[in-house]
Amino acid sequence: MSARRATVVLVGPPGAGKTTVGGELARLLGVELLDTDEDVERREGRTISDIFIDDGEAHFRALEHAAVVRALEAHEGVVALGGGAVEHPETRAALRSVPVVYLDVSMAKALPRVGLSGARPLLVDSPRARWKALMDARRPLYQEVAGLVVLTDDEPVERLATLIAEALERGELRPRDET
Ligand SMILES: Nc1ncnc2c1ncn2[C@@H]1O[C@H](COP(=O)(O)OP(=O)(O)OP(=O)(O)O)[C@@H](O)[C@H]1O
Ligand SMILES: O=C(O)C1=C[C@@H](O)[C@@H](O)[C@H](O)C1
Ligand SMILES: [Mg+2]
Repeated sequence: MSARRATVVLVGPPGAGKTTVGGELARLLGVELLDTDEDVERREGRTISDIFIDDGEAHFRALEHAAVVRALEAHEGVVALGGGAVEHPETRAALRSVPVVYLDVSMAKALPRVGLSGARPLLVDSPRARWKALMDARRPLYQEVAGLVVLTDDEPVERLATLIAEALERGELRPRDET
């Protein structure tokens, strides 16, 4: 049985542009974008912020992992992950079978992009200190799962999407399992 597989998966911290670049990349490739944050919210019928408040981060991570597995198995298109999805070891293992791009961003660019809205509950208090702590823990995880790292600080969304589409077309972006 040949399983359906995501075309490419975008990982990286909040504000890197996973959702925005993912949308443009999907348009270029003529496929759909599936954003696991949106999938979790739609299925739960409540915001991520409310899930964190009502049930805690661990519960959100379990819902997020299930959303990633569903997306990798059934969505033949672009998949944008939530910023912390790579913290789940089984998510990192599942990412071995698909091409993964790490969209990176500096704190100076990311915090103005995300603002301080409740949509990113982990950054609401002391955003600079929280950002640094999250990135110290996650940078190696993003690097572990990705076949390509793209810094998004100074490039427009359209250029970033084109760069990733071209890497895919040239066959430069292979699943880790196949390299
Ligand atoms: N390359 C870019 N240049 C300028 N602004 C950008 C760029 N990429 C994204 N943005 C802007 O930054 C904001 C955050 O982008 P986006 O929601 O795509 O990030 P994300 O990586 O999906 O974050 P999260 O992990 O919180 O879901 C949006 O307002 C978007 O328009
Ligand atoms: O960085 C994180 O841990 C998060 C990022 C967002 O995409 C959401 O998944 C949620 O706010 C948690
Ligand atoms: Mg997003």
